[in-house]
Amino acid sequence: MLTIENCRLTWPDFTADYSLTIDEGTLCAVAGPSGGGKTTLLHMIAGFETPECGRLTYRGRNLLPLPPSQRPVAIVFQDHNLFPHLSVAENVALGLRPSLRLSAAEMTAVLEMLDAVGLRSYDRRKPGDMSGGQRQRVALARALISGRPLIVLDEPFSSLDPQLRRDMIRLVDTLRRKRNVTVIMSIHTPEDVADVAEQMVLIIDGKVAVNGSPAKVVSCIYDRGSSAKPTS
Ligand SMILES: Nc1ncnc2c1ncn2[C@@H]1O[C@H](COP(=O)(O)OP(=O)(O)OP(=O)(O)O)[C@@H](O)[C@H]1O
Repeated sequence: MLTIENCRLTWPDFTADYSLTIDEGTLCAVAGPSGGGKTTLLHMIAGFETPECGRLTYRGRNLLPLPPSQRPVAIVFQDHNLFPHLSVAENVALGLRPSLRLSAAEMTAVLEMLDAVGLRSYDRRKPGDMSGGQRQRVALARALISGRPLIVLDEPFSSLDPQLRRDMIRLVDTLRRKRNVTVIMSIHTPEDVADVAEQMVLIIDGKVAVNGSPAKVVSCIYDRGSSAKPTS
């Protein structure tokens, strides 16, 4: 279980104070209006933001002293952060071995991972020669191959058209079940994940305003009106 207790971050114009628990193996969607604090929450879990106070634990272990590289977390950033000079296979391999000195078994694992995201025949391409959806799949493959039990996705698919976005969410759902990982994913369109997420949280003004089933959170969003609606 991931436990976040009163983790507070303060900037001149924004204060966040997060409390939340996420069960092992869950797909937890993080929704909320723009500027509400979704990315800040995900960056804090991954170790790119440090709260001034509070507790952040995974399986009972305190994550706060750990740098991102030592946390049990792999993150896919909004811009997917691929290296343009490396091939697709090398970009994925970075998630397994940052030195890129791969054994034969590791190279096979990279190709199998590319197969799982539907990009086996793209292994030698450069990210610049691929579509936005394909690049997102490369970034997803790199996160999954790391073997880390928590996968954090920061609005990974918001630039894709609605059908492709839903296809990608289904792919995430299939792969997280196969690999038994916990996924925490911020989203702009809560309806997209309503049938695959076990948990949804609505973040407003740096706080968890609603936490529960997607049906509960989606209905709260509509009850609250525009103040809770995600904006693109
Ligand atoms: N490093 C920082 N320094 C100062 N303010 C920051 C910093 N990072 C985030 N903020 C502020 O924190 C607030 C929350 O930002 P955040 O990116 O977490 O929101 P979000 O819900 O992810 O928004 P969006 O949906 O638009 O991506 C914003 O007001 C933002 O300006």
